[in-house]
Amino acid sequence: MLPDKDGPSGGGGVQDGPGTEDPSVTLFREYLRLKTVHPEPDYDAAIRFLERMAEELGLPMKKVEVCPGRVVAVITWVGSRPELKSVVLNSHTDVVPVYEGHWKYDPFAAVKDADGNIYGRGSQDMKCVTIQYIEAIRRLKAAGKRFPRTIHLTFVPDEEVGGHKGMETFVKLPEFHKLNIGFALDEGLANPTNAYTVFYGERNPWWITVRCPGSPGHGSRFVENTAAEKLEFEEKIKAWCKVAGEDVTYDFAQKHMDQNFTCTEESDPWWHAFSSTCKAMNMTVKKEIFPAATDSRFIREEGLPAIGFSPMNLTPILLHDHNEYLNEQVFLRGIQVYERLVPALASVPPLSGEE
Ligand code: MET
Ligand SMILES: [Zn+2]
Ligand SMILES: [Zn+2]
Repeated sequence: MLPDKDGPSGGGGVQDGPGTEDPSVTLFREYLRLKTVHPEPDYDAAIRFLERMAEELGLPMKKVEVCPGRVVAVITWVGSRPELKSVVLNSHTDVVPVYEGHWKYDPFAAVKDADGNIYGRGSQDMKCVTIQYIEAIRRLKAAGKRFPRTIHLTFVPDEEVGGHKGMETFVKLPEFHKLNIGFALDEGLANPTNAYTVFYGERNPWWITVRCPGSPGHGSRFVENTAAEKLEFEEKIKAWCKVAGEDVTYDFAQKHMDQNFTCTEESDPWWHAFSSTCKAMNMTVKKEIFPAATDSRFIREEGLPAIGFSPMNLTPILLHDHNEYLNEQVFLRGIQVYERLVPALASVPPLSGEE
C-alpha cells in the first residue's frame, strides 16, 4: 500500500494506510497528542488515558492526589508472591514547553515521516517509555505470564518543574511506602550509537533564586560542579549577596546533596537481572551518571535502587530540543526489551530478609 504523503506544511507527514501501523505505535502517537505541556499540563487527559489503559490491561489503578490537581497514578499487577518487594516502572506524564516556530511539524500532532520518525514533544522524554511499559505488560499478560514479584507502574506529574508536586511529595506518603519497593526503573537518555545508556546516579541540581531588590542582575549557569566545589559554592553566593547589600537574599528551588548511586556490581541481584537480560539480548550497555536530574533522585534518597533507562539506541539525544523524535522501529524494539527485562526483575529470587 502506498503511503499518503503530506508535505511538512501540511503537518501530516507520511501516514500508514489503515491497519498497517503497529497498534503500539498508534497508541504511542495518541499519547503524544495529549497536551501535558508546561506551564499548564492537561493532567486530566493523562489520567483519563491511563484509566483506559488500566481497564484494557485488566489491572487496578489507584490515584493518589499528592497536591491539589496533582495526581500520581499507580497501576498494579500483583505477583504470585506479593509479600516480596516489588518492581516499579516509573514515568512522568508532563513534558517541557515548545517553540513551535522551530518545529518541522506540530509538536502535538505526532507526525510520522517517511523514515518512520515520530515527531512530538515527549517522544523521547518520556512518553515513549510510558507506552513501552504498558505495551510490554499487555503482551506479557496476554501470553498468560505471571511473576513472583508485584509490578507497579507509577505515573507522576511535574517532574519537569522539579518534582515538588510530584515524586518529591509522593515518596514521603504512606501510599509510596506501601508499594514495598525493591527496585525501580525510570527514565534515561537516547544513545546515538548502537549501545544503550543506563544511569545509576545523577548530578545534584542546585536551582538558586537570588533576590536583589532595586538592582537587576544576570543569570549564571553553573555547569561544572563536583561535590567539593558545590560545598564551597554556597559560601561564595553568601559572600556575593553580602557585598551586594544587607537586603540581598537567596533561596534554593532545588538543593540536592544526596550522592547515593545504585549498585551496578554483578553481585547485586537487581543489577544482575538487568544486565544479564541485556546481555542475552546482545545489547551493549554503557553505565553513566545522568547529566541532569530525574525523579530517580527522590527514589534513591529513600535508599532504594533505581536505574535510569530509556531504550533508545541509534537515536540522537533530543530531550527538551526542537523536533524531538523517535523512530518507530527503535520504539518497538524498546517494548521487546521491557518484555524481557520486566520478567527478569519481577522474578529476582527472594533476597535476604525477604523470607
Ligand atoms: C532539577 S529538576 C529536573 C528537571 C528536568 N528533568 C531536567 O533535568 O531539566
Ligand atoms: Zn524526563
Ligand atoms: Zn525532561
